[in-house]
Amino acid sequence: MRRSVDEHLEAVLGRLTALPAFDQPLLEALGLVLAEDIVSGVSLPSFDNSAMDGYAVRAEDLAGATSETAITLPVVGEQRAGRSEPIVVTPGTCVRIMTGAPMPRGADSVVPVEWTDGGTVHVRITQQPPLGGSVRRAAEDLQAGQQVLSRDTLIGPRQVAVLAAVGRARVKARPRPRVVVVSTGSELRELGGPLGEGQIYDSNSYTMAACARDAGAEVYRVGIVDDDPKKIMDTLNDQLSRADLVVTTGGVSKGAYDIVKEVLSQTGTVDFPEVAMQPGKPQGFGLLGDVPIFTLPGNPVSAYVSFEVFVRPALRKLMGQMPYQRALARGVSLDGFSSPAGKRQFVRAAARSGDEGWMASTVGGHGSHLLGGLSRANALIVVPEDVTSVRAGDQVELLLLDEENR
Ligand SMILES: Nc1nc2c(c(=O)[nH]1)N[C@H]1C(S)=C(S)[C@@H](COP(=O)(O)OP(=O)(O)OC[C@H]3O[C@@H](n4cnc5c(N)ncnc54)[C@H](O)[C@@H]3O)O[C@H]1N2
Ligand code: MOO
Repeated sequence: MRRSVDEHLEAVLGRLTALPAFDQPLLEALGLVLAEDIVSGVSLPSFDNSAMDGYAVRAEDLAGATSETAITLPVVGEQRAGRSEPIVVTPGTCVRIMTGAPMPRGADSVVPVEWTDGGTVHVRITQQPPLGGSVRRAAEDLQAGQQVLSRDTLIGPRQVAVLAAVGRARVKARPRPRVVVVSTGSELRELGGPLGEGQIYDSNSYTMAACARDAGAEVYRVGIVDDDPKKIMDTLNDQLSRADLVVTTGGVSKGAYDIVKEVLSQTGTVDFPEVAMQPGKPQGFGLLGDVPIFTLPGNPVSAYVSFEVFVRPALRKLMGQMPYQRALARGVSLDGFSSPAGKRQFVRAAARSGDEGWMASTVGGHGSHLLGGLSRANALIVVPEDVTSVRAGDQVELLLLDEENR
C-alpha cells in the first residue's frame, strides 16, 4: 500500500475521536481544552472597592482643593481589604481606605494617599478627585450569570486566572492522552551503561517521550524491547490498559528482523503503508484492541519527522485541540538542494525571522541517522511532491517546530 502524506494523515485522524472529558482540579487543567461553557456564579468585582490606598470621600466636598487651597477633612474610620465595617461617609468627612477594601456607604470617590498629608485623625487634601475616581465598580469586569469562557478554549495561565477569580476549583476538560512509548531493536541499550560492539543508545524512546510530553501527553516510556515477536506482543498487550495511544519505533521496513511489522500485520488491525515522504517512508498505524498504535520507522530523524507530521496532530485530536496541524509559514531558502520526485521532503533547517520574513538555512545532511543536524534545526522545509529542486532564494514552506499552534 502506498499513500501520500495527506492520505495517511487523513486515514489516521479518521480513526480517532477526542478523549471523553472529565472534571479536573483547576491547575491540572492547564494546557487542556475546556469541555464546558463556563458561566460565572459571581460578578467581578463582586462589590465596589478602592483601586488605591487613600481616602474614601464625597468628591463634591473637595471642590476647589489645590496645594494652595487644601481642604482638611476629619477621618472617621478605616476600611481594609477583607475587613468591612458599617462605616458611613457623611458630608464633610472621609474614611481611610486600602486598595481592594469595600467602598464605605456615602463615599463616591477615592483620593490617593499621594494627594494628602497621610493624616489619620484629620487629613489635608490638595486635589479634588473626579467623581468615581479610583473606584472599581461591582460587575464592571463580569456580571454574575455571564459566560466567561466557552468550551473548546485552551486553558492557559490567563484562563486559569479568570477561572480562579470566579471560584471554579474544578473544570470539565479533555484529559492528557496517556502515551506508551516502546523502542524495538536488539542493538539498543539504555542510556548510561556501557556499549558493546555494534550497540547504540536508545535515543528514540527519549525523543518520542519528549515529543509526546511537549504535545501535552502523559508519557510512559517503556524503553527497549528486543527484536523478538513474543516479547514485542507481550509488552504491547501488557501496556494497553494504561494507554490512550502507543508509539513504537523500529522494525517496520524490509529487514529480516523487522519484527514489529511482522507481528502486528498478523493482527489484521494495523496497516503498514509506504508513505510518499522523506524521511519517514515506512509507517504503521492501526488499533490494538481499541488503542491506536503508531509504529514509526527506527531511523531517529524519520521517527522524529513522523511524530511531527502524524502523531502530534493525532494527540491534538485526542485532546480536542484545534488546529491539529501546525500552520505552514512562508519563507526563503538560503540554500539550494534537490528533492526526490513524487515524495514530500522534510528538510532540516535553521530558520529565523527578520525584516524580510522567514529565512531558512539547511543544517546537517539528509541522512535519517543525523541527529546532530536535527538538534541545530528549528524548522523543516516542506518540499512538495512535484518539486525536484530548490534553488537558493526560492520561496519555500516551513514547519516551524518551536512555534505553538494554539
Ligand atoms: N532494503 C530496504 N532497507 C530499508 C528501507 C527500504 O525501503 N528497503 N527503508 C529504509 C528506511 S527509509 C527506513 S526509515 C528504515 C526503517 O527501518 P525500521 O523501522 O525497520 O528500523 P530499524 O531497522 O529497526 O532501524 C533503523 C535504524 O534506526 C536505528 N534505530 C532503531 N531504533 C532506534 C532507537 N530506539 N534509538 C536509536 N536508533 C535506533 C537502528 O539502529 C537502525 O540504524 O529502514 C531503511 N532500510
Ligand atoms: O523513510 Mo526513511 O525514513 O527515509 O529514513
